Amino acid sequence: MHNNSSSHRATLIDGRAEAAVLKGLVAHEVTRLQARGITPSLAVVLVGEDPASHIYVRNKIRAVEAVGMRSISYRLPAHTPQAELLELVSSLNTDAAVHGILVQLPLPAHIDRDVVTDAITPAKDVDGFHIDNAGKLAVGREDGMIPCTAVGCRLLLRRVLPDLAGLHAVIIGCSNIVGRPTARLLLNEGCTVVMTHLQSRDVAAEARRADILVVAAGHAGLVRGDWIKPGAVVIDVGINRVEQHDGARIVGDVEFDEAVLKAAAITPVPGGVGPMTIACLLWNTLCAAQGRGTGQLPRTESAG
Ligand SMILES: Nc1nc2c(c(=O)[nH]1)N[C@@H](CN(C=O)c1ccc(C(=O)N[C@@H](CCC(=O)O)C(=O)O)cc1)CN2
Repeated sequence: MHNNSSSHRATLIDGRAEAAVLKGLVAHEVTRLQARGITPSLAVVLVGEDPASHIYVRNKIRAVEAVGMRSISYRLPAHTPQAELLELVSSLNTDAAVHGILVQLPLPAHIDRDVVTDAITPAKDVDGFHIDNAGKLAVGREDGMIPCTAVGCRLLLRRVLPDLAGLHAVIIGCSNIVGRPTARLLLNEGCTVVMTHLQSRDVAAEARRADILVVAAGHAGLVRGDWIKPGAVVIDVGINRVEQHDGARIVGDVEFDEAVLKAAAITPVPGGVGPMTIACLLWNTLCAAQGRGTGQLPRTESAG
């Protein structure tokens, strides 16, 4: 995918449309499960008052219910002791009516995120953060639960690049939620993967070599147009709230107006990766209710 014309504008990869297709597929499978007396159920645990987390959790619960699944919501105060949260997780682990468990991140500072995620039964870990699930993915296995945003990034990429094998992928940001699992998935697809992070010497130079650039740095406008190889596909995972004279706006980690003139295809923010994160959570919850890991998502008809 290469275009040198000065009037060139990248194709927009529509995450909302792709998410709608996936949600439709999940809703269909939920109906089939319900005919067998099983209603997939997701327990959502939110600790504290982080305003963005409240919005994400509300959106997740709405999405769960819209596809006919059951949601069970737990809202705990910020001062909840870790031991109390672990007790709740333990009771959800043994509750046969609960198929998936999600603890919204970030957690308050006094709670050890790894201890909590590792307390969730791996088969119910719809976030794919448990060390057993992360370990499976790290050795190239996709039979565990795989983190939702990473799965969403791969689906969006496949929409514009049906064969990823041999492509040079550069990931900016190495979080366990996004950067690392996305790198593993792209490696599984046959990409040559470079992971960059805060200590990387020249991130811009790495980015300029990328056929696929995945940006999950949490830094508004970090990636400028001249970081992008003409014809690259850019997946912007960043969600940053910036104040402007006319109010707050959500922007990504990529300077969109510059990138759109260089890339072959790009995800917008909002409306790109974010909606896919929620749709893939529904898919993972369905898989948990079916007693299997995330696995390969079926190739759906084009959303647009
Ligand atoms: N337990 C988890 N915690 C967190 C995760 C996660 O996958 N599991 N990811 C992020 C937040 N997140 C989901 O929880 C999330 C973030 C953003 C969106 C989204 O749809 N964004 C919209 C814009 C939203 C806005 O306007 O504020 C978009 O991009 O279009 C969905 C999910 C951290 N925590």
